[in-house]
Amino acid sequence: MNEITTELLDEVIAAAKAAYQLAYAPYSNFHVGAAALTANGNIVKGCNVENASYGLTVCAERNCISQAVINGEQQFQLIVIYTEQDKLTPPCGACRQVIAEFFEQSAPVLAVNHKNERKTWTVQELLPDAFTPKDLLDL
Ligand SMILES: O=c1ccn([C@H]2C[C@H](O)[C@@H](CO)O2)c(=O)[nH]1
Ligand SMILES: [Zn+2]
Repeated sequence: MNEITTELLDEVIAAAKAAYQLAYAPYSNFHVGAAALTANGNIVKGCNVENASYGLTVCAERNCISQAVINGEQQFQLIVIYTEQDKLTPPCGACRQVIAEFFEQSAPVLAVNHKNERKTWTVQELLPDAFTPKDLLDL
């Protein structure tokens, strides 16, 4: 995998910001955008989509990953989570599990906010000893 240039990272962050604008979050009013860079170098987006039946809400990160899979992409280089909160937003537990399904343990997960503050974790840091395809398949 090639090194991710600053310019490319800025493009992924811009995509997460664009996705943020599309968030459907009338109940929490907590809007989230996500964008992932696929192994093929494409950028895919997702936003959170809430529901009147609150538990059916799907986070930006999971919608982003599903969007990639629908486009035929199942491998990723990184994912960005964008919010306009003073605190940086980490992925929830459900999203950590879904990220662990498709990303290498060393892949970066980057939180960014409107002040351009940033925090990066690896997938391994977010979900150590994850239950992943290796535990079910002959990999
Ligand atoms: O990393 C996160 C954290 C929360 N949410 C969404 C779920 C819900 O719509 C709202 C508040 O939890 O934010 C995300 O999309 N991603
Ligand atoms: Zn989540």
